[in-house]
Amino acid sequence: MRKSVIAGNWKMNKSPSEAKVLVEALLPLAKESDVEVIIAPNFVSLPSVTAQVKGSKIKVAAQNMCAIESGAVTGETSVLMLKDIGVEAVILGHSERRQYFGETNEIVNKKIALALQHQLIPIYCVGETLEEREGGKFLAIIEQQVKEGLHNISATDMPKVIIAYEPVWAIGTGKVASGEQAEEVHAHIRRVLATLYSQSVADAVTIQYGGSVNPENVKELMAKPNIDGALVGGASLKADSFGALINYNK
Ligand SMILES: O=C[C@H](O)COP(=O)(O)O
Repeated sequence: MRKSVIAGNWKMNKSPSEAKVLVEALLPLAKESDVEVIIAPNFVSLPSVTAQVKGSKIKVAAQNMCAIESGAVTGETSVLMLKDIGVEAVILGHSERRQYFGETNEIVNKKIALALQHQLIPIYCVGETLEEREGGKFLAIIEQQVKEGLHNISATDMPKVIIAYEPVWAIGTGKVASGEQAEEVHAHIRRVLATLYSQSVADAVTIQYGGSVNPENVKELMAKPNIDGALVGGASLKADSFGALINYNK
């Protein structure tokens, strides 16, 4: 049985002192939750947040990492540094990284492999733009992102990967995909995984939905058979809304 995972991507929000206040409020709410809870603060807050959540059920993710372990790469952060401070997961291939920093499926594939090599959970983001959806080719685009991003990832490692389907047109826009729209893509991703690996590997992979998820729409999404969690942006920045999300089933 695959696990349900709800993750909060704080993006470039919350200073370390603001992060401390938010985590303080989240700790008791996460204790009541029966899904896996991940928060992804900005890099400068990672050391203090990992220390603050130690021993709790909250896991900490980074929002990116370098495709190589170490070296002369100004401004980048190594998987070894993330591991050293207790980070357990990393968001990779987010559409904002693809759009503003030119990340490609090939680069993200290297990062996913490196994360797995160091026992960091990769949260691999895929999703189509509005133009791609309206052009009707969105399933093919997502299939390509899945195949190229997961190139050479073994069947043994694959169940450790979380895939996040985030339609770009739904991110930060308030336009959530309907349960049916999201389920269609999630089922397709699982079919692609079954073809690449096997049905049992495909069945073991957690696939999150992301894009304007909030406490009002989470139940409809989570009720779908292939939706196993959420990657939440805006609604993860407040304790009451993220607390409601991680306890959506209460
Ligand atoms: O990583 C999270 C997503 O980009 C979703 O952001 P949002 O919930 O603000 O739409």
